[in-house]
Amino acid sequence: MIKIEALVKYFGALKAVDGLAFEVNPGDVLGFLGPNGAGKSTTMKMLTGYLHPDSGYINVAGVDVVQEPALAQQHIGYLPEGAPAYGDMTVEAFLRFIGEARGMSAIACESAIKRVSEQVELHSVLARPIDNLSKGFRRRVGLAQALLHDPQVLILDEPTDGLDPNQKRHVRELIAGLAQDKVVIISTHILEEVMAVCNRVLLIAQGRCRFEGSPAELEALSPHHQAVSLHLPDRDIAADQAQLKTLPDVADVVCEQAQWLTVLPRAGAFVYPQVDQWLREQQITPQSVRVESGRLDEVFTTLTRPAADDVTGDDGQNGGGSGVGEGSDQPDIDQKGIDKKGIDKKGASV
Ligand SMILES: Nc1ncnc2c1ncn2[C@@H]1O[C@H](COP(=O)(O)OP(=O)(O)OP(=O)(O)O)[C@@H](O)[C@H]1O
Repeated sequence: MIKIEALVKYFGALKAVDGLAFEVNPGDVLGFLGPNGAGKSTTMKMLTGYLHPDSGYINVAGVDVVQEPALAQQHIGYLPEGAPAYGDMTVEAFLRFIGEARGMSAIACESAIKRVSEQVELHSVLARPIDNLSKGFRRRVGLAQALLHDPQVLILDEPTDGLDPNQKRHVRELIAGLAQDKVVIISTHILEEVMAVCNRVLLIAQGRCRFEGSPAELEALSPHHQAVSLHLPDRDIAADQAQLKTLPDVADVVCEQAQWLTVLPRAGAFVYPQVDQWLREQQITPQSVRVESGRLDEVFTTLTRPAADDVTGDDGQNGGGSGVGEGSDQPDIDQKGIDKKGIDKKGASV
């Protein structure tokens, strides 16, 4: 449905998008992730035909976007960041205006407004000015305009940014429903969003792909994937830490808060049985035991850290230098190793 090959975009000397290639197929909800300045919006603008690439190929629903942007746009619904709309118009007038601007006949427009009002539950506010609506409803109006021409591809830029937890949940439920018969791309830097609604992740930094795979595979790159945390009040934590470090599949044992130990497994290992056996042998009953699925924020930081050989001349917002392994008590990770695994092995554990 969407195919991008060797996509490149320069702004002056800055290579904002650097050889991106990916495909999105029906049924996919792709989370397009990256730090500020990574090149997400630039890629979305090229994908939607609003920005010309310097080189590369983009095909949406069988249409070459560079050659025929207007035709490609008929297959694409786009919710820009912040969901801009004309606030003094009523919802219905705004949707009619958008329909007419897209060349729909009056009859087609009325039936499309009826359809999208049902899809995103806008009935109750159709006659109200957009400025008077809550943020959640305004976001739904944005979704409705993106859906008006019933596109096969839906591109959503930060769709739940600024919404309260209830509104977020509702918009995510709507997106999950829409994804049943559309390809959806969500551009975001909200990690929980990716876990909540996406079945695939493309993580970029400095215009390049740093990871492609499922959210679970991304999580599995975390040193905390399958880590076991134990709450051991009234114990000699330093002594327990030293003993736990000797278990065969343990990479490290860290004390992240008082009387808690976190046992980090070696790459790919499931360390819980060994920890459980050690607890039995020592006749220790911990007050609490947790097994973690992984910490996306630490993976995000590590994968988006600029590589040593990167001199891109960007605005300095691409990734950061702080995070895992930098003076923290977490195990250090070889940057090139995690990048290579992230890209080449699509989710192999670090
Ligand atoms: N029109 C432009 N002229 C010059 N530089 C630009 C232009 N648009 C984007 N850039 C630069 O290109 C790089 C990528 O920007 P882009 O907006 O695509 O990043 P992003 O991942 O969408 O970031 P954010 O999450 O902050 O929206 C940044 O360094 C940005 O400053």
